[in-house]
Amino acid sequence: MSTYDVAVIGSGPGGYVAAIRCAQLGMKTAIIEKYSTLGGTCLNVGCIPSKALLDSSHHYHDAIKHFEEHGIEIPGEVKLNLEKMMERKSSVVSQTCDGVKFLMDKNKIDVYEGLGSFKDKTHINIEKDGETKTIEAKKTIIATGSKPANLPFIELDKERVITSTEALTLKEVPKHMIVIGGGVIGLELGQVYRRLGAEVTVVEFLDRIIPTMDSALSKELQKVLKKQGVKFHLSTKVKSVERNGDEIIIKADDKKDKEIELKGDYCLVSVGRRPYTDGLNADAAGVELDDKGRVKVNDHLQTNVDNIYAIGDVVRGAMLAHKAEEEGTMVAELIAGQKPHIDYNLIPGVVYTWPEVASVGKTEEQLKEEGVKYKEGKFPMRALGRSRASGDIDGLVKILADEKTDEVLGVHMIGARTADLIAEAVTAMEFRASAEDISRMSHAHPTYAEAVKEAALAATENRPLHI
Ligand SMILES: Cc1cc2nc3c(=O)[nH]c(=O)nc-3n(C[C@H](O)[C@H](O)[C@H](O)COP(=O)(O)OP(=O)(O)OC[C@H]3O[C@@H](n4cnc5c(N)ncnc54)[C@H](O)[C@@H]3O)c2cc1C
Ligand SMILES: NC(=O)c1ccc[n+]([C@@H]2O[C@H](COP(=O)([O-])OP(=O)(O)OC[C@H]3O[C@@H](n4cnc5c(N)ncnc54)[C@H](O)[C@@H]3O)[C@@H](O)[C@H]2O)c1
Repeated sequence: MSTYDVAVIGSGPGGYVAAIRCAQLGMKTAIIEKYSTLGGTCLNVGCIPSKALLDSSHHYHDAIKHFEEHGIEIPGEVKLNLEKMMERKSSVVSQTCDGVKFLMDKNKIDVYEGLGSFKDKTHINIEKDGETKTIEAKKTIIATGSKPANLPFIELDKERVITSTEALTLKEVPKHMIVIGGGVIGLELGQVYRRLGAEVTVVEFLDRIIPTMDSALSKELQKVLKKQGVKFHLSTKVKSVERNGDEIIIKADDKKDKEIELKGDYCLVSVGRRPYTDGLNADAAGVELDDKGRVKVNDHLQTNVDNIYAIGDVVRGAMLAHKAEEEGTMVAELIAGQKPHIDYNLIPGVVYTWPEVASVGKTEEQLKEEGVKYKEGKFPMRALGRSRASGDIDGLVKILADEKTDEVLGVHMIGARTADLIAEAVTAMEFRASAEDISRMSHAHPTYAEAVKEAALAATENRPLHI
């Protein structure tokens, strides 16, 4: 039987990064993955394929809607080849997954394909095609991720009533896609199909889309998506989803408790994800789960069993690839005797619609709830030369700073390339910058980043320059 210092169960961004860091720190490491490709949800059916489709559909949308205003004329009709778009997405996915395999080999990590389940706290069975291998591990890191959640009354037939996984491989553009859940997945994939020509209707239970982000971003994103033709039913509670042939009929109660009926040909259910521990046999190791089915961990990501840790989507906190990666690194370093730390307040959140939405730190709603006195600086993207040059005039940057000390407490932005711009805010907050610090840094002109400087000027002394 092979023996390891560390075994990692699950090869998503949490698991594979944990394995690399363990190997870098000199530990003999194994990684167990039930699928034949490495990379988990993120690389196979999450971050990477969704971004590939967002990028391709953006090009298509630009070609049919915006090329002409730039003086680019295409003789004849611009045609969509969905099959080719999907093929490109698949090849991006396989290149990225192969990259993880390369990294495992480079770091001399043993890769086991098969379902990993605890035999006891130091032994893991790996089952594939009816055969079982057992390995011994002094420490184990559970990184088994998450699966799409569903509503109890919805039957996911995975053909027309679908989750994000199927939405990434459709063979036709829906005529009318009804999206249940106005969160990240619903809006990113809703925008993909809207750009490709589908009618898209989003039904959201709460009174705003992307409800965990600052409400200024919810408002602006909804305004922009509406302009792009996406329809919204907020404060609306779905009661039933029925399929009749190729038609999907959805009944819901609107905010006045009046029943509405929506008809479409596809329904994307995007109401969150649930932790995934099926088949793990956590009981055999004595590992406890919490009331939401997540593996229970302490501040050191250690479970109630001292040699077993858990990270990523399967534990509490935001379900984000970079959060899982940070946790993977942290656990590896803890096992190696170091004292790493994660500041969860500084994990940014991004929605890759266009305009992109990005956020770090506290929202205005959170500061109000916590009774923190703050000041606010806002700057609209439309006032930037860079935005006018590219035509990306929607959006804003909003900086929230402590009323007395001027320390930046939260940065919320929507606009072109804010997914990348948010890194400046994370850096500033990591070093506990004040809004004035940001406002005194030189930002290249013309860039979208100038909106960050201007919002900081607005927060510090209410003196933005270009508005
Ligand atoms: C459509 C979509 C788009 C997304 N886009 C983004 C994005 O842009 N940015 C972002 O930060 N996040 C994004 N996410 C979320 C991101 O994918 C997850 O937060 C991330 O994958 C979590 O990583 P993880 O390592 O915890 O788990 P996962 O990536 O879910 O990996 C877990 C792995 O464990 C394997 N596994 C499970 N049980 C066992 C077992 N018993 N034995 C062996 N293997 C097992 C699974 O097969 C899987 O490969 C997206 C998610 C979706 C669905
Ligand atoms: N860009 C990214 O980082 C990215 C992209 C995709 C997914 N993800 C991650 O994947 C996870 C799952 O994404 P998601 O969009 O499914 O979840 P989400 O939590 O982002 O959004 C779910 C939405 O569904 C709504 N909802 C819940 N129950 C409902 C009901 N009965 N009727 C109508 N609406 C309902 C919620 O209010 C919420 O707005 C998220 O945690 C997210 O972090 C991240």
